[in-house]
Amino acid sequence: MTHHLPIQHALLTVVGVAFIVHFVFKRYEPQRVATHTLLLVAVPSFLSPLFLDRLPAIKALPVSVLTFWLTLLCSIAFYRLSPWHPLARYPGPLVLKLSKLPMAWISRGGRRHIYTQELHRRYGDIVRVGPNEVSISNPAAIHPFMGTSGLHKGPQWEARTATQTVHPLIAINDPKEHLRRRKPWNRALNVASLKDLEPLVANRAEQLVNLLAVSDSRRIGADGATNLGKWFSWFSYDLMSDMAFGGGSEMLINGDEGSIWPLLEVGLVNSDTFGHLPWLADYIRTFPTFGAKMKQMRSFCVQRAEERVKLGNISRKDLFYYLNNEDGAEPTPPLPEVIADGTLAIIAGSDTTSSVLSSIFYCLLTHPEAYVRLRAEVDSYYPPGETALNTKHHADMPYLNAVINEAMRLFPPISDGSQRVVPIGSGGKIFEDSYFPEGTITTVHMYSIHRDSRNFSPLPDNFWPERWIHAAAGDKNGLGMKLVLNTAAHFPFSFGPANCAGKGLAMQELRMVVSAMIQRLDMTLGEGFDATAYENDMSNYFILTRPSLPVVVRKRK
Ligand code: HEM
Repeated sequence: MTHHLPIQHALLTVVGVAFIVHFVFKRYEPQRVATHTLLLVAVPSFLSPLFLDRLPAIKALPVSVLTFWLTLLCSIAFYRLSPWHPLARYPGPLVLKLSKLPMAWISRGGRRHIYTQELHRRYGDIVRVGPNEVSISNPAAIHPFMGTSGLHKGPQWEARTATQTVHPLIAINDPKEHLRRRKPWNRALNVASLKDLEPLVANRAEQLVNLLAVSDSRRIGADGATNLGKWFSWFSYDLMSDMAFGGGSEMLINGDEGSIWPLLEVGLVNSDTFGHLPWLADYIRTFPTFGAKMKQMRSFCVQRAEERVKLGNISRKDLFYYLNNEDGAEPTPPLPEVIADGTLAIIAGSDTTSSVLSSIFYCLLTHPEAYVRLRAEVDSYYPPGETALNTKHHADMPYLNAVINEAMRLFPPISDGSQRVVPIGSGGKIFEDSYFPEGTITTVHMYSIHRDSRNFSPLPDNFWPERWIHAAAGDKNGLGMKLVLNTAAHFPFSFGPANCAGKGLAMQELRMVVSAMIQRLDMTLGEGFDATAYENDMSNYFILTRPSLPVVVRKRK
């Protein structure tokens, strides 16, 4: 008599194996395509013969695979929603506790910063925004999470940088290695080096103002307005090319002939989505069509970096001079390292600065009283005959710096902040009365903190540079209302040893361009400009994009 395995036994075996596979995923977090295929496809297929006694071969395979996957999904969902999950005590929407896919989808729409701010308003200062991830909107977390004894960089860069053989500085999560790679950046952008870089910035700023001052029919619409945002993109790209690659780009003159900005922007949308799904890294490496736009962007940047390497030691001390250790301060780094960081310079250095410049002029042009006040300050520091490109007064100009701070408070280019992770082997992280176990991904949410009335009040959502002036004067109640300005809650360049390496350069650029434009140009918004539409169109793909900013520009009389 032949023995037939009851179908219940076959089903129970498959369910049991699915539980074991869940355990393997939870414990070891396998990342390779081959391991995924083995665990998710080969294992249930291998179990399908158990059903052959009761089912035809054509049905045995789907029954085995579906039972396996359904069990696995239910087991994962049950665990993630259960009170035994280590992040169970943190509130958040159900769908985000279940999977990172919904947040990847929200990011694709470019509104993650607004969505996360709404989550904080609804759920409080600590919100669970992923199965294993929290967002924090308490500025007291900035120091312990991002400072010297803070956490390591999070996994958001895994898939984003999957096309590179070597991680760029921003993606390095081992603090020792990060420190080593950060050294040339610090040498390149310290106070003394910034002095060397000053003429490069001044030349490009001068060129920008000169070109804006002449009416160029190719770039002006029928209403006489030009898109200022585009000019800032061209300016910052040309400048970063000068800095990082010894020149080679003339967008200010030729426009974006090679459609480089659209390429960078589409690449950023994809890489922002992939940032939520680090396990996709190996898929991107394995399948050529996966992340194709990102790869196109990457190879364009790599090509630029390789061209600069071929030039060898040029006399000017640009950023590359230091990245390539041409100053001889350290051993020459391997070429892929230099290329990875040169590529980072293009994205980190150009998109961010042009985003802030657009925001500054959007704020000034929609607040004419601030524009007039800034112009008076520029004129008083730089009377006729003196160029505002000279940096000698920039750091001391209170209103100029208040305008820049305020624009970056409202529209920080990296609005969602930079992710960190509680290191494995650290025993976890305690913050106030909260505990975050090893492996918890955290983000101190910049946009929420910058617009929170507990940190900036009154009118946290309004452009009001005067708040910085009053606060600096210690004038907390003189306005007939309580003024709150928590400088520790303003961190557009992030915080700690892995903060923005280009902060000094960025501030130099912003102060120079704004002062020179205000000194030499008259600007008004194009007819029919809709400020609400402008803000609604500001999308965030890790870096805040710039909608069209039509401005009528004339040489100042
Ligand atoms: C207003 C303009 C800019 C803003 C608001 C800005 C902001 C930021 C932020 C928030 C980060 C993330 C830091 C972290 O992970 O904690 C960052 C990283 C970085 N930025 Fe900037 N950035 C600006 C301009 C620049 C410029 C001009 C450069 C020069 C090339 C630059 C180079 C870098 C580099 C190299 C990193 C990686 C730092 C590291 O991981 O150690 N940035 N930036």
